[in-house]
Amino acid sequence: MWSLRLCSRGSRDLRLRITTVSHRASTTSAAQVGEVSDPGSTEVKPFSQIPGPKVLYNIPFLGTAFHFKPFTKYVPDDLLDVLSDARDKYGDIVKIRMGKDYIVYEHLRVGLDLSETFHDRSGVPRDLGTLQGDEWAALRKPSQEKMLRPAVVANYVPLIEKVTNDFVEELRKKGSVDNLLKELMNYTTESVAMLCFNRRLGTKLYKRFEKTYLDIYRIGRKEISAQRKMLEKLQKEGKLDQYLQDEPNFIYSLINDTRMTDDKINSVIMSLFIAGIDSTANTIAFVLINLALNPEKQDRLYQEIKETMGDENTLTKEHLAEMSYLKACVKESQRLVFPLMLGAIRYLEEDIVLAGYHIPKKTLVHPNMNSMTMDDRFYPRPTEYIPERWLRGTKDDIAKGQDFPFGMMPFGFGPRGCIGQRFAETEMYIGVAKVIQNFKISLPPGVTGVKTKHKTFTTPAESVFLNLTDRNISNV
Ligand code: HEM
Repeated sequence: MWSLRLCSRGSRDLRLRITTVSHRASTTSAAQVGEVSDPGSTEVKPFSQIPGPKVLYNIPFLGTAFHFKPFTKYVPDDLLDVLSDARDKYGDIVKIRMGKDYIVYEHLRVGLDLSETFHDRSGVPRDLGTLQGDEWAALRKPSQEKMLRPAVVANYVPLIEKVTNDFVEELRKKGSVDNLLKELMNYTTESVAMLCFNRRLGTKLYKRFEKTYLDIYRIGRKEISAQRKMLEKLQKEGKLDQYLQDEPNFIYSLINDTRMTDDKINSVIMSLFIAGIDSTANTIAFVLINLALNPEKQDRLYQEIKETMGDENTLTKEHLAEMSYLKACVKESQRLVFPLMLGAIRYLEEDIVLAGYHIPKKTLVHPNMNSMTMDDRFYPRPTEYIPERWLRGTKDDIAKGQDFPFGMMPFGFGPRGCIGQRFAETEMYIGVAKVIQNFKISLPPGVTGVKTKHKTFTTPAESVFLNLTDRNISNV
């Protein structure tokens, strides 16, 4: 497998040379994939020899347009199809030169450019997701020390459990849902509010981007100062250190960190809040859809839940640790419906050799995860939902993907990887487990699949109706 010696998004050079690496190149030269190259070496093929669309397609500005309507059947949202065709035509590593075409760049980084414009216009400080270099590191380090600690995330299990119980009761009242994603957005908003603000919000934040962002910014400021007061009270009473030790709490430990000002904390909190809603809601939606489409897998998961929890209704971190099929169900759904349009994407900070080709620094490299996770060389029967392929005990060919950890990176990779991964996983495990514990779920008769569309996150193309058959379990 190619190995990523790619660095964090350090530079904002707008040279739009995109190298799409669909999967491990089948023909590697003597130079190892991912090695830092010696551009003069005869073993390494030059950048110019990387296959890709030629002649007209290389004309700056205009060349990009030739990939889309009216020249092809594709619109810019179909970028993944363009990349997939390019892979079929040119192979595992494809170079698509786009010149300085900002339109296409916007489609690649919609979220980023939109929020960059927002920060420029409003003067609101940049956040974790949009900062670069030292400024990014100054925010990321203190937050990561807290957020990626298993003890901190485990501490949120009872809180997420409570949010999930309310969600399940809401579902029970309704009997079915006609817009699964909308329900899940409320659920993930409430869950992430527990992490960010230490309390439930009870509001639906479906407003326009700028208004929402500004609201969150103000909420953040207000909540942080309220939390700071709480913390000062604990400190006065001499209880703070013990409290932080017994019940590691994300927001309190940030406030307590002398490297973090209120503005910095707010900036982190906003990134988490914004990044943590759509991502998780869409991913849970597809897990539930895949389980509804595959009743025998749903039954196996239900059996695991019953065996692990017995008569208990409260889901604990100990239960979660035992539920390997649950985790396999979530992971397999992320493979089958890769959650992001693009995934980890990096500007190179130094020259490297990738799949035997020299790639100069400042090239934008995009490992095309959407294509990798559907590659039958790594995932046999790729179009089927088979959670068993991720179970440790599975020995046959179907489990081949376990040997390629870099083939499946829904949370990205390295220092710039998703800071919310542990929280998101915990939230998804609890959400899915409690829904399946309480309901047998199905799609309307005759529905054999759900079309997807790609925004920043992969999302159902239309509202999803979900039938809920109550298993009559009390959650009290
Ligand atoms: C299933 C849900 C999620 C998926 C698939 C996901 C995926 C990702 C990916 C692929 C990245 C970029 C990683 C890279 O470039 O290597 C990222 C970054 C990020 N994610 Fe997530 N994420 C999810 C949930 C969350 C949650 C729940 C939070 C917050 C609580 C969160 C906060 C962030 C932040 C702040 C960044 C930017 C980090 C930085 O630039 O330093 N994500 N996420």
